[in-house]
Amino acid sequence: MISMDHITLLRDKRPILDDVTLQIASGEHWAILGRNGSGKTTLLEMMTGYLFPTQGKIEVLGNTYGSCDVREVRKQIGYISQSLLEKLTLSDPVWEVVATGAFAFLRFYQTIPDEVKLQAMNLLAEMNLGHASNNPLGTLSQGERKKVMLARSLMANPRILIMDEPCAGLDLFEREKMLVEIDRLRQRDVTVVYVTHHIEEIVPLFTHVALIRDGKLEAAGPKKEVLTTETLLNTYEIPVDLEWSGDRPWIKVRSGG
Ligand SMILES: Nc1ncnc2c1ncn2[C@@H]1O[C@H](COP(=O)(O)OP(=O)(O)OP(=O)(O)O)[C@@H](O)[C@H]1O
Repeated sequence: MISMDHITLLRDKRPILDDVTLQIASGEHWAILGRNGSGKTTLLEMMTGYLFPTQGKIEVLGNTYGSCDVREVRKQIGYISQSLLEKLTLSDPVWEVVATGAFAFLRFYQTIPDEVKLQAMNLLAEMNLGHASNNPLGTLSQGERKKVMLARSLMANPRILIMDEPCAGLDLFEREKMLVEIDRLRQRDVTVVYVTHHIEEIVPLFTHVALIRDGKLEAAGPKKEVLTTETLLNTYEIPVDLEWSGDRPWIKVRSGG
């Protein structure tokens, strides 16, 4: 699905990504973790073709970036980020915000086909937001808005869904509700790539983890092989204990750490 082969990105001669090789296969779901500024968002922007590497080759869904129409590839990729949320119009009805996800634009300036409206309403109902579908987006809680973004991204039936910290800023209740929806993505034929700062957000859906440190991959592979006290110490420079519960990893910072 996604192949990154010896990717380096230099900015002002500084490597932001440094010789990163990552293969994401169909049926895998990846969580990407690393400290602030380690290069996670940059990696996502390379996957979506918004940034090109200084060196290396990126192939997404069989297309090699640099010799394909990136806009065509992007139609098969859903991308959820805080900056997208900020571009949505708070006065638009929720169902309409979701419906625009079927097309490559942010607002409708023409009549919305009935079947598109129905698909949006169904997705909202699935996420327990049916009651809010006619309300303006701005009346929803932060957690509900994130769910709306998720529903919106699913309208185009993407083959790859990329999420940049979708649970940032949510309280425990709203985060767990959002994680239920993320975990339910297993019912769809979509490959998920998910950036987070919180290890416990690696819900059972996720099969693989990549840890990134200063633009380099510290470790990448099946989650239980990659998430160890040693790799986490190397990535975060904080000694932690790791425990699996409910097929989710939980960490405790060691006292004195
Ligand atoms: N437009 C830019 N110009 C110069 N440097 C940039 C630019 N965008 C990002 N960087 C730098 O690239 C590095 C990686 O940034 P990136 O946003 O990918 O990190 P991140 O791991 O997503 O961080 P965070 O967890 O804080 O969101 C940082 O040092 C950042 O300052």
